Amino acid sequence: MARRKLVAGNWKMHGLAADLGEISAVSIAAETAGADVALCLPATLIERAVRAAPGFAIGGQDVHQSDKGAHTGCVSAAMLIDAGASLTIVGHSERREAQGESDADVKAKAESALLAGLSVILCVGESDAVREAGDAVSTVSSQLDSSLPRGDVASAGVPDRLAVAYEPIWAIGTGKVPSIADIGEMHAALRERLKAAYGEAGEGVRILYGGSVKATNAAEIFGVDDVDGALVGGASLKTSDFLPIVEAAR
Ligand SMILES: O=C[C@H](O)COP(=O)(O)O
Repeated sequence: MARRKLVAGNWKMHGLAADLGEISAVSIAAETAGADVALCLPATLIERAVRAAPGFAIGGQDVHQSDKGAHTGCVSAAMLIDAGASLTIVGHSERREAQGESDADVKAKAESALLAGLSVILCVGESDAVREAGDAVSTVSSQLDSSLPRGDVASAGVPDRLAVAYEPIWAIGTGKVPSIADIGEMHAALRERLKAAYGEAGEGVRILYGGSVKATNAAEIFGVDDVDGALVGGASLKTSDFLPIVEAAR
């Protein structure tokens, strides 16, 4: 099945008002790109980025599962939408590890975001030790099964508003990338899990690859079956690094 690719940048804890020019430049290039393009920014930048790049897809990097309440430092889906965001990442490994987020938390966050009207990029991925033990596919498949929003919540957003990002933890920011065969094996397995969860609608959910994607490896990665785009960290911070990746996604 042909799926339009999605290239999303994740700025993580980078970005100040001085960087808004980078966002505008990406948004202009995105108008004629052969793929969907988005930038997931620190919450502090979202509203200004939306003003600087009207119509361009700006997202958050996390969302709380509750609508509101006594959750110091957290941001709800309604708040992201209020700031102008149209999507959010959930379940990034940096949050699963540093904030102790469980699959159940990630599932609740994805459901809350979808119900509020956001698109969701749901991240899964294995550690180096799991890969070395030969358990990557079974571990990540089970992580996805436990993290996916339940079918009745997802139904309105599947396949259009839900994407999965496979990000091997050991490949994030390291310059290491799995072999093309390993990426293909994992994405095929995740496609099967999506179809098991959502039936034929699971065919339309985009599965992104993330972890040391660069201009030099993007085209080869995008050529793998069931790789429907990328979640890009470090190489999304500068337009000159990011746009060649967008260009490769046709
Ligand atoms: O969310 C993005 C990923 O963690 C990948 O980061 P990276 O491209 O810097 O390896």
